[in-house]
Amino acid sequence: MAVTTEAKTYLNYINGEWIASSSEEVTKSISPANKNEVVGYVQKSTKEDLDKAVAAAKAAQASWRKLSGAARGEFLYKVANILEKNLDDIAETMTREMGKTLPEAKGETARGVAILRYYAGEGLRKVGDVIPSTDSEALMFTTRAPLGVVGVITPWNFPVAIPIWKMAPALIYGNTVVLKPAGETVVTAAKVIECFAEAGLPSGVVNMVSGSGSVIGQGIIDHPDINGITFTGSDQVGKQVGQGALARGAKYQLEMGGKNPVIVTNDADLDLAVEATISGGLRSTGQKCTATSRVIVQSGVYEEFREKLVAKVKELKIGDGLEGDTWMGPCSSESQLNTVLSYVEKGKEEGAKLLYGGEKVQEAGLENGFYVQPAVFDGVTSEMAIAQEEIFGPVLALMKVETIEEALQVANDVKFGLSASIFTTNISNMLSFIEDMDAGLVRINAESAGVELQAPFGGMKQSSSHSREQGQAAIEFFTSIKTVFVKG
Ligand SMILES: NC(=O)C1=CN([C@@H]2O[C@H](COP(=O)(O)OP(=O)(O)OC[C@H]3O[C@@H](n4cnc5c(N)ncnc54)[C@H](OP(=O)(O)O)[C@@H]3O)[C@@H](O)[C@H]2O)C=CC1
Ligand SMILES: O=C(O)CCC(=O)C(=O)O
Repeated sequence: MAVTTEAKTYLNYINGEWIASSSEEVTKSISPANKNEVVGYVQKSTKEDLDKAVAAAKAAQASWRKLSGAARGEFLYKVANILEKNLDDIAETMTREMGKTLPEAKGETARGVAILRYYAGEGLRKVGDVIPSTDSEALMFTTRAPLGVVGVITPWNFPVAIPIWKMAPALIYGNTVVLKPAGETVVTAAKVIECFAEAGLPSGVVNMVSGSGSVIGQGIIDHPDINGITFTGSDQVGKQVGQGALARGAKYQLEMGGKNPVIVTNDADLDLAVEATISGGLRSTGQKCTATSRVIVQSGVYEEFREKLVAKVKELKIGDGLEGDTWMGPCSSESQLNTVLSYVEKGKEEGAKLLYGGEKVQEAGLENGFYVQPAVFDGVTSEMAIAQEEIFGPVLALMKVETIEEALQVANDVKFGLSASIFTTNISNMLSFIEDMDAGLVRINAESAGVELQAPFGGMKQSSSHSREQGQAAIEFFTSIKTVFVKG
C-alpha cells in the first residue's frame, strides 16, 4: 500500500523484535478529530504472525516464571519509569488517535504508570496460605502457578490503562503475553509496548500483534498454546471469546458492557449531582463502560434537576481534544458516531423527548471529525432501547420515579450490572442502595465512572464473566492455586 503522508509505520513486536507482518500489508490509523489526518500505518497481521508471537511467548515462559517475583517486579518498575518519561508523547498520541481530551489522556497514562508500580510491588507479596492438615505430622499450604501464555484482547477506549491493567498482573505472576490491541488505537499501543522493549524484558515475554478482530482476535481464542484470555470490549464479542475459550478448556475473563444508572433523590445536593452526571456521562464522549447513561430522578426534584442539567450541558465546549479549551472530543470512529446518531433517532421514534443535542456537529473546522453534540432525553421509560442498550456515546436518558424503591427497581431493570451511583444525603437511602443495587461498583455521592487501580473491578449480571480485575483480585485470574501437602 502506498504511504502518502509523513506518518510513520508501526510494526508488530514479536520475540523482542519489531517486525512487519507476513501479509506485507498495512492499514491507516486515522484521527477521529479529522479523518484526513493519518496518525500512523499499522500491520494487518496474519495467523502466521500470531503463531510466531505465541511460539515466542511459550518459549520465554519457562525462564520468566523461574525468576523471583522481585526480579519480575524490577522490570515493571523500569517500564513504569520509561512510560512516565514518555507520558506527554503517549498521551498526545492517544488524543490524536481516539479523540479523548489531552488532560484525560495524560491522566490515563499516569494511571498506567501507577498500575505498573502497584503490580511491581505485588512481586513481594504473599501468594498462599498455610492450612492446618488433619495429619499432625504434615505441612499443608497453597501456592500459585502462572497460567502460561495469556492472550490480551483490548478495546480502544482506554488504550493505555486497559492493556497495562491486564499485562502487568499477567507478567508479575509469571505469565508471558500476546497483546492484540483494538484496531483504532494500534499506534498508542505500539508506543506502550516500546516502553516494555526499552526496559529490556527478556525476548518473547511481551509480544504485540495488530490486525483484525476476526483474524488475530479469533486466532487468540482458538490457539491451542494460549492458556488464558483476558478481554474487554463489547457484549457480543465477549460472549464469543468465552464460548471459544470454554470449548478448548482455556481460562477466560471478560469485561463487557454497562448501562449504568445514577439515582438522584429528593434530598440530594443537586449541584453536585448535576456535575457528577455530566462528568460520569459525557467525559471521554461517553465512551466508558462505567459511563452514566440512565439518570433516575425522584419527582420532587425532577424539574429543577432537569433544568440545571440541560443548562450545564449546553455550555460544554466540543472540539479537538488537543485544544486547551475543549471539554469533549469526538467519537472515536465514524461507526461510533453513527451508532450514537442511530440511538438518538431510535429514542425519538420510541417517544422520548430530545431536550438538547444529538446532532452531528457541522461547525467550521470540525466538519471532518466524528463530533456529536451531547444529547439529553426526557421522559424515558424502561422498555425503550435507549434505556436498555449500551450506546457508548454522550447520551443521557432522564427517567422520573416517585420512591427510592421504584428508583432501585428501574436501576436494576437491565441486563447489565457494572457500576451505579446515588446522590442522597439520607443514610437509609444509601444503605438500601448498597444492599439492593445489582452492580459490581456502587458509588455514593460520586459519579459512576472512576475506577481505582488497587480495588477489584468488574460487573454483575451480563457485564462480566463474574471475575474481577485490578487490585489483588487480579491474582485469581492470572494464576491457578496449587495445594501442597508435605509429609517428612
Ligand atoms: N466495555 C468496554 O469497555 C467497551 C465496550 N465496547 C462496546 O462495544 C461496542 C463496539 O466497539 P468495538 O470496538 O467494535 O468492540 P469489540 O468488542 O468489537 O472490540 C474489542 C476488542 O475485541 C476485538 N475483536 C473484534 N472481533 C473479535 C473476534 N471475533 N474475536 C476476538 N476479538 C475480536 C477487537 O478488535 P478490532 O478492534 O480489530 O475489531 C478489539 O480488540 C461499543 O459501541 C461499546 O458498546 C467497546 C469498547 C470497550
Ligand atoms: O471508569 C473507568 O475508569 C474505567 C472504565 C473502563 O474500564 C472501561 O470503560 O472499559
